[in-house]
Amino acid sequence: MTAVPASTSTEQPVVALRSGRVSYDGHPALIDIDLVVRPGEVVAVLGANGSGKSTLVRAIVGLVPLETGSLELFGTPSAQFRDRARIGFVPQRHTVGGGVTATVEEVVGSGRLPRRRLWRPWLSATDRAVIAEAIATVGLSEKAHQPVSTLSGGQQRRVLIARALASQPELLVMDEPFAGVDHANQEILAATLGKLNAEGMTLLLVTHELGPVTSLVRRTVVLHHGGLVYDGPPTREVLDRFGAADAHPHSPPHEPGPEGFGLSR
Ligand SMILES: Nc1ncnc2c1ncn2[C@@H]1O[C@H](COP(=O)(O)OP(=O)(O)OP(=O)(O)O)[C@@H](O)[C@H]1O
Repeated sequence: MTAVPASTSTEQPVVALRSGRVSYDGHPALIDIDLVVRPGEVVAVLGANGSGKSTLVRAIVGLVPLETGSLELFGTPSAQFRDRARIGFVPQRHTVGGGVTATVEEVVGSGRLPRRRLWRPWLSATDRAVIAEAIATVGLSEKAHQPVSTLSGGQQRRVLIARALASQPELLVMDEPFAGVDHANQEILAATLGKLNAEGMTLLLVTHELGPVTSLVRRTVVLHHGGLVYDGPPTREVLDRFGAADAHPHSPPHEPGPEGFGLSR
């Protein structure tokens, strides 16, 4: 399998991770990872259970520290990067949580905080318009005033995506956006992501099943035991080995070897 350069664009990368390493309690979870994501790309991070996918995106959004290596976000070293609103993150979680009594509008509104002025506690007309648009984008306008706890799991995932959209991010990072989401909601989510990407948003998603977004994903990154073993287009082989629903988050570890996957730099 031949890996190809992801992009020939000369624009500033959205993410530039160089020789990234992350360990938990001395055990490496990411080893020597190089990943450059350019504006407008749709990149899917694939790999077996425990291969380091979540750790990679969590390191990129600043939730776990790099042990060694460097990370730049929009051309700025991550330690100096302050404009967090430019990055939206949907964590690996199926729902908002059973105990949440807040309405859809309130949960989505909390995603607006990075863009709001600290001295103004109330929502501006712009804030309200952006929140309403984020809710509309995920197709939940009719449920805006309902408690999130009354929504289905798939609808709650859409609320979390709308919350991420409320900060008007340029990069949307999603960890398993389709896990636990029924087929109909997967289709809605995929259409939403396609629309956002068409408007210029860069998408980085961890997934066990490319299914609904296969046509959208033009670049796949495969992790194996914490190493990056493939970076290139979603070929039939990649899809068969790493992008199928059988490698489900809750299934026993699927351990395909990295044979045949050329490391792309
Ligand atoms: N908070 C943590 N503390 C200790 N070890 C961790 C922690 N998070 C992840 N790990 C370990 O790091 C390795 C990579 O985990 P990670 O969750 O990044 O993989 P993954 O590919 O996202 O897995 P999955 O597909 O099961 O979600 C695994 O061995 C995991 O057990």
